Amino acid sequence: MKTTEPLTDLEHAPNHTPLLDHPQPPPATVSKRLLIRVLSSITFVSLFFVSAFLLILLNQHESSYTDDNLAPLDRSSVQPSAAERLTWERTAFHFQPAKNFIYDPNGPLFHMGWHHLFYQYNPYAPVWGNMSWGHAVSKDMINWFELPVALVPTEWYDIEGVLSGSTTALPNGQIFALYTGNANDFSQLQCKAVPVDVSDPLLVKWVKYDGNPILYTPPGIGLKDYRDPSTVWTGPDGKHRMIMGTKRGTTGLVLVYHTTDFTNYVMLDEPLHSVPNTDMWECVDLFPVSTTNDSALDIAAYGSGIKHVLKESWEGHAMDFYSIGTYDAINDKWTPDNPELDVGIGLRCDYGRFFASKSLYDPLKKRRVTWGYVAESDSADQDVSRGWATIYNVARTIVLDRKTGTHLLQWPVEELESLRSNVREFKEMTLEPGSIVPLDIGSATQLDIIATFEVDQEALKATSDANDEYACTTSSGAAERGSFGPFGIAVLADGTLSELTPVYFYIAKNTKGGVDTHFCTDKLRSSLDYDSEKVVYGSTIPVLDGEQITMRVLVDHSVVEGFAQGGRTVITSRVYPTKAIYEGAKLFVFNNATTTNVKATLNVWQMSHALIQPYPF
Ligand SMILES: OC[C@H]1O[C@@](CO)(OC[C@@]2(O[C@H]3O[C@H](CO)[C@@H](O)[C@H](O)[C@H]3O)O[C@H](CO)[C@@H](O)[C@@H]2O)[C@@H](O)[C@@H]1O
Repeated sequence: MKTTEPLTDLEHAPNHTPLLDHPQPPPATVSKRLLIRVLSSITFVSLFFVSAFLLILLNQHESSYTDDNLAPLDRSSVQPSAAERLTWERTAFHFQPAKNFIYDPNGPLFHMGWHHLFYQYNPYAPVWGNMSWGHAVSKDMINWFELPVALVPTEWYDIEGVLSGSTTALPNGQIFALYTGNANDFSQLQCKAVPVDVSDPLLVKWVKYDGNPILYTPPGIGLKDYRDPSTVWTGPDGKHRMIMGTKRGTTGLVLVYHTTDFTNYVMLDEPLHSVPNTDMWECVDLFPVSTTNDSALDIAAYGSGIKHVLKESWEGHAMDFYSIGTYDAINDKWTPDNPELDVGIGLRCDYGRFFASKSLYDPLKKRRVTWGYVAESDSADQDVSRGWATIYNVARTIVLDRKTGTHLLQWPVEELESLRSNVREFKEMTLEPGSIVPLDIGSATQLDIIATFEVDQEALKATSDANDEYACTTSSGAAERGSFGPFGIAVLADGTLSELTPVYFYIAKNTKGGVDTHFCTDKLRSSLDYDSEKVVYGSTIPVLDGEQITMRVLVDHSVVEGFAQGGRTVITSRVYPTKAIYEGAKLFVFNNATTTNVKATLNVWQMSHALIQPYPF
């Protein structure tokens, strides 16, 4: 197996050449185009013979870096039709129903051996509307059975939508859902529903409580700023609690309710927590994390060795923020460990597309798992053409990053690895400054990649090249070069690099003598299609002494999930290449730094399809 041998036309790129910054195609493509012009000016017969000759040449060229078993037909020079593109964009191992529109994950629940996922769903069209609770079950959170829609808008109090909420399973076996009803006047009212038969492992049928709504908007809160009730949990004092997000003015806050019967809820005078200038908090989540080990805790866990994470989703901005702090159950108050990293102003769950997340405690494997929705980033017209819109991330476990104490670690559930096959290993590839090297992996549209990078630490210490200003989001992406970055991988790239999505690190020495590491995903050239979002996502990421610089990247057609440093920082992106699809998709490793060599070691697995299908009743 080849490891470090690059594509002929990109081979041995001279140092300091901004390889990732050339809008013009590399030499091989220019010569192909010239040949095509020549071909078009000669007779049909010679066209036939010359084309045949060219095809042979191209095949020889491609066979030097593709695996015939995995990529039997090279179509990288063939422009797929619009219909082929849309078909290709559907993911293989990310949760999405057969058709139409999904949105917030609602009420994940473990019941009688099944993980239940409910979700905001429009059963009729691939756009927001008719919001209902879709329902799916899984044994492993990777393969899913779709069930009939659980709750649909039928009553005056939810006729404009059965909006987001949660489920609760009580120790006595009772199960109920709390959700926000979008009423006939669009005010947001809280409602309850229960499964018709709790002895049904699938919980197929649900019925709304006939006393709905159970909560009206409290004074001082906007009628449309009051939604997404949480799971109910029992505090150490035996009182049952529920929380909801809202805002007063531009202050985002969490309301706390107590209940004795799980139907009537009394709001406390004081919020659990509030942060000025953070606006409406949607889909709030409060959950415990252990400070002593990686075992997750049930929502009611309380006491020493426990921190509580507060998460909110920033209305209208598609960003989920979290903060780690202490929950005082006696006074129902939550306090952040670091006010500078408070909810809504500090750390994000994901620096790309990931919103309205909701976590679940999995009692089987004692882990907390989270899902958010990953919206499309192209146009609504495309959604209609595809017939579906929005997917979920691969279920992620969440634990406290006990090394930093400041971050969470999010990581794809281990069950995902059952889809892996055909690993390719690339060991200690030395990447010179300005180099980009194709990896001989065959098909490159469904991948699980783990990559570690070594940078010369002595050179880093010695450099006087300091840059406090660097930020992924304001940079020019992987084309912007410094002494120690960017370096990483380029996924869903075509052979000529006219389309590519680099996922990379950029290390910058700061003026205080320290070093800042940035983890970024560059979508500036992900697609030649004009209507795609052109951004660079990312954030700084702590890299502790003695840690390797490492990333895991999941590639699944139109989604790229990047996890740096074991999931300390996560970036999820939607990408819509036009050429880098089907057999046209390639994987590269690159170092676009100006002065420093980087050593890269990669394991790349092919990923098969998860099964997502209707339940076979
Ligand atoms: O599906 C409703 C749940 O989704 C959440 C968070 O994602 O709220 C989104 C919200 O906005 C949607 O509806 C708007 C139309 O009213 C539409 O313009 C927007 O693009 C959609 O995201 O849904 C409610 C109700 O409409 C609105 O107040 C929110 O901004 C969650 O909070 C809801 O439960």
